[in-house]
Formats: sequence, C-alpha cells, structure tokens
Amino acid sequence: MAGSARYVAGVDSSTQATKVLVVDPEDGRVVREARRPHPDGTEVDPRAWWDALAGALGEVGTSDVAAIGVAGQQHGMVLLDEHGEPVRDALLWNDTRSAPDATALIEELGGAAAWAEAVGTVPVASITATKLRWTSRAEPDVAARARRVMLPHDWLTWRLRGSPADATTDRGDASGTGYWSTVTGEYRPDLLEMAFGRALDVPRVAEPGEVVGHTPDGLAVSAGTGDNAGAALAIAPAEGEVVISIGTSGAVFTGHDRPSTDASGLVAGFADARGGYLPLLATLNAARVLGVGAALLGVEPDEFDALARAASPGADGLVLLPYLDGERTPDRPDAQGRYVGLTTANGTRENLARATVEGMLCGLADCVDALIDQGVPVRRALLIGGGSRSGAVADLAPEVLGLPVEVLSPQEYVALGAARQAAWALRGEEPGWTVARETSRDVTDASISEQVRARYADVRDGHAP
Ligand SMILES: Nc1ncnc2c1ncn2[C@@H]1O[C@H](COP(=O)(O)OP(=O)(O)O)[C@@H](O)[C@H]1O
Ligand SMILES: O=C(CO)[C@@H](O)[C@H](O)COP(=O)(O)O
Repeated sequence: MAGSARYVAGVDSSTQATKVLVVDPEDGRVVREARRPHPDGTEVDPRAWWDALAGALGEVGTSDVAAIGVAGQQHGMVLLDEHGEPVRDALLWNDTRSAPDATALIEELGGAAAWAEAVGTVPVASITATKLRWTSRAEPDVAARARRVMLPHDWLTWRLRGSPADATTDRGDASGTGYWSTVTGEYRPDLLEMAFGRALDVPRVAEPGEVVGHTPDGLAVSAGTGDNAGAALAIAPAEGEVVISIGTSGAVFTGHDRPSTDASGLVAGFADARGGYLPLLATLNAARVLGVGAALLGVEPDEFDALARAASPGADGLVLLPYLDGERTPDRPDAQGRYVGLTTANGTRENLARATVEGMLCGLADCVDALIDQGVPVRRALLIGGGSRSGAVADLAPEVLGLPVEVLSPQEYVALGAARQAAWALRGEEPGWTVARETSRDVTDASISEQVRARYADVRDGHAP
C-alpha cells in the first residue's frame, strides 16, 4: 500500500458477479469500478468468487486504496476442512434442495413460532442451517471432513486477510444463518448442532466499524456484511421508505428499531450492519423473470420494455405467476412459473411483456404487504438492482405497488455500502455522505393496483380457472 493511499474499496460479491468500487471516503464519489462474472448455478466453487475478486481488484488497482470491505450474497454455505479448503461447492441462497430439511428443522424445534422467537427467522431452504442439515444427511462423507462454516462474505474477508486462524463475520450476515439470533445478538450453537449433528467453528461477529485485519499489502479490512445490509448501509432508507432490490433475488427491506419475529415465516428478522434491524423478504425470481420474458419474445431489454409499456394495465387478463425457479416468498420451493388466462384476444407480444413485468412486481408487492403486516411503516419504495434499470419496471412499479416509487440512479449500492463501511473502519466514524435522491413517481390511478393485484392473487391462490 502506498503511503499516499486515500481511497477505500467496496466489494459486492453477489449471485451473478463481483463488483468493485474505489470510492473517495470524503464524499462517497466513485473514482473507479470493475466487474467480473460468476459461474451460473446454485452451487459454486467459492474459489471462483476469489478469482473474480482478484481480477476486479487487479483491474481497478489498489495502490491508492487504504481500506476494503466486502458485502456478499447472503446465506451461502461455505464448508471448510481442517486445512481451510472447501469440502464441496458452496450451496447458494437460491438452491432449494434443502427444503425438506427446513421442514424437518421447524418440526424439531417445536414449530415456526419457536424459530421466530429463537433467531428472528423461520428456516426456508435459503437459510444456511438447512444446507448444513442437507449436507449431513445427503453427503455424510463430505460432512465428516468439515471443521468450519462461513458465509460468502466471511470467506472472502478471511482470504483477503491472508487466511489467519480466526475468521470474522458481522451481525447483518450472521443473522441469515439460522444459528445466530437477531433477538439476543448471540450465536445459538445448539441450533447449529441440531442442524449439522455436531459443532462447527463459526466466525467471530465483529463490531460495526471494526478493522478486522489487514491484507498482506497492508489495506485495512472492515467486517463486511450481507449484500442487502450493504445496500441499506449505503442508502439509509428513512422511516416509511422500503428498498426493493431487483437483482437475481427480489429483496424487500428497510431499517427498523426492533427485531421482527414473524411466525408466518414471510418476514426474515435480520440484523443490519449498523447495530439495528433489517426486516427483509426475498424472492427467488426477480430480474431473471424479465430476462425470460425478453428471451420468449426474442428481443433485447429496450424492446421488451417498449412492448410492456404499449399494453394496457392488466395485460387484458394475461397473468404471469413468476415462481420460475421455485419460490421462497411464499415458501413454494417446488413451484414453477405459469402464464394464465391466455386467449386468442389477448395473445399479443405486448401483453406477454406486460404480464411478465406485472407478475414480477406483484410478487414484490406481496412482500411489501407482509412487511406492513409486521408493523413496519411503508409510504414509498426505493428501487435498486439490475432489474430497476428496466424502463418498464420503473413505469409500472407505482401503479402495481400502489406506492410512490423512486428509482435510485443506477449504481452498485451494495458495493457502495461496503466502501462506506471500509471508510468507517478506517476513520473510526461513519461517513456523513448520502446517496443522491430524485423525485418519486406518484401513483396516478390507485384502482390499477387493486385490479392487477386482485387478478394476480386469484392465480397465486389457485382460484383462477
Ligand atoms: N435494463 C435491464 N432490464 C432488465 N433487466 C436488467 C437490465 N439491466 C440488468 N438487468 C438484469 O439485472 C440482473 C443483474 O442485476 P444485479 O442487481 O447486478 O444482480 P445480482 O446482485 O443478483 O448479481 C441480471 O439478471 C440482468 O439481466
Ligand atoms: O437470499 C437473499 C436475501 O435473504 C438474497 O438477497 C441474496 O442475498 C442474493 O442477492 P442478489 O445476489 O440477488 O443481490
């Protein structure tokens, strides 16, 4: 590291790619950025993420960087042997094979309410504990070699520090494991043992703003966090604002003053990266739903958007149930997508595009409702993530959600939050800068949301013919 180092680096190791921002800690200005893709699939060799990170850091250059922080896709199970090597590919948040294990774990603890009270979250297949159970059950020989378990951001942070004996995590990401309690702020080793059949080493939960170590080149390393907690760190939604991230996942979250314990299992009671709480809902099907719609129509995103905009609200009765890869919210791991209500009258390219966008947004609107049901005030939605770059999503969102919507300017908010945390660790106080905000798009006709969502609910609940 050069003596003149003045910048910080923030990393988003998300499902589809690693994104690195080099940021001025004085004002949050992005000075350089790079991106490297990740392999497809719901199980991935974590070394592919390391290679992507190394490639992106090499491209941006770090000679003028003093500190780095990593935010990563949540929940992924990185199991390591006694030498610190992965015993198998990481199972990602969107891998649904452990759905029966989630059911079994819920029963073993005495029901969904017991989990909500214990850790803040009722396990679904995304939650790390269920992946531990699946591994111990389905791959006992692999499980026998495991000594420690980490999350994607923990593992990358540990490797950035040169793989020392001690590893770290933070409360934001730990809260998605199923064996760290948002309610008590402590690990629940008994629940890890219940899931895996024996103990495993877990990373120490670092304080927000802590320097957890240094890279071999001398960069200070911050605790890092989960990707959604990273975005929340960057955006700092005000009370009444809900962030909707349209990436591989659709994530709906906001800051809250107390842990949530939703026994229905819809709202995950996560922690944030500041010492507060981050109630969150996540779907398995968001930006890729748009991609499938565009592929069906054989068009690029711009033309897909134009087609969707050209149709009328409600797509003349054509509805997409967007559970393409199974769904987590609601918990339907074996579901598939369905276009419903196709007739000779409404079978147009415009309606197919419109139904695709509306279906994805209706899935997210269900998530917003569940947050409101938990007593979280919601008056406005802030859209981020790759899918928010779709003009059709921006145009249709206020009418489908029934909320004023602000599409934040395209930026890597997760990586920006990680850079903010790195600046906080470096300087000992959280930076004062905020992200640029624009005016909201208002709801022009509230009846559209009611009609579109009522028709969608019929299909979702199996009442449509
Ligand atoms: N203009 C656009 N219209 C629709 N989808 C888009 C657009 N731009 C990017 N995307 C989609 O956004 C997704 C990537 O978003 P991102 O938030 O980076 O995801 P992740 O964090 O899960 O890696 C991809 O599926 C990509 O196809
Ligand atoms: O599982 C969750 C949140 O609980 C997902 O939000 C993952 O954290 C992946 O995020 P993206 O890569 O889609 O941004």
